[in-house]
Amino acid sequence: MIKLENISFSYNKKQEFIKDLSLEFKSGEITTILGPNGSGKSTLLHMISTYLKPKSGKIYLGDKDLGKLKQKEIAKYISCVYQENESPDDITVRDLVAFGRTIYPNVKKEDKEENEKMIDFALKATGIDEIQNKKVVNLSGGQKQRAFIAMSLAQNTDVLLLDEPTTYLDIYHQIEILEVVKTLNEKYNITIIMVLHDLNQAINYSHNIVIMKNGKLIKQGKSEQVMDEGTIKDVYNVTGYIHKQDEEVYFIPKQIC
Ligand SMILES: Nc1ncnc2c1ncn2[C@@H]1O[C@H](COP(=O)(O)OP(=O)(O)OP(=O)(O)O)[C@@H](O)[C@H]1O
Repeated sequence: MIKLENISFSYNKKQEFIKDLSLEFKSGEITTILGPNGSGKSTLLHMISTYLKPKSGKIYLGDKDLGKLKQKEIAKYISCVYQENESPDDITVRDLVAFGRTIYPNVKKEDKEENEKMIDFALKATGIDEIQNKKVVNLSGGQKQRAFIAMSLAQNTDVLLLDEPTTYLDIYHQIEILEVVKTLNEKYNITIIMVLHDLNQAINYSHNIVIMKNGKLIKQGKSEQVMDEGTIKDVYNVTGYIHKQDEEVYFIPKQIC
């Protein structure tokens, strides 16, 4: 479990953006963070990855206080795919994925074998083993996103953070990424915390949803508990209908308020 305890955070001294936020993310589940632009979704994710440090409060992974661990130690537990992913121009997919192993030893023969095994696993699990010798610059958006997820997977962490993993992708490739995410969770028991903008994809692919606005937690729970017309209107200023069919829930937007 990841637990945020009384977290406060500010980008500038004058104004506190996140105040006294407490929140839990269950292990083995997919949690999606929703909220309008600027609501603090990425900020929250960056604090969990420890890229950003809270001004006060603590973040625990199980019983470990993340604020007390070294970066190299944290990288064994939590990996992150950011919104903007950059790689050296000339690198192949396999070499990119191998970056996920830089925190592990690579001197002894057994270390090298373990590293290669994990790289093979990550390439297969994300369905890109056949393009492993291609240059990353020549990949399509969907392939590139899978390559970066594979790099995080090679890091072999229990927790994977994904910041808008479907951005810039067409609907086919969005679903393809979300199916990879689902497989990583179901087959390999990886705890996923991701940021999405599509409400229906969040409903379909998450065990839990966290809704943020203006740096505040608005709601958290299963989609059927938190995704109602009133909440969506309050948070996004959009009216619409919740449609329920055969235990499936959809939000159909109507108009802005
Ligand atoms: N590096 C920064 N310096 C100053 N302010 C920042 C910085 N990064 C983000 N902010 C501000 O903090 C607030 C929250 O930003 P954040 O990126 O966490 O929101 P978000 O919900 O992820 O937004 P989006 O959906 O647009 O990606 C915004 O007002 C943003 O302008």
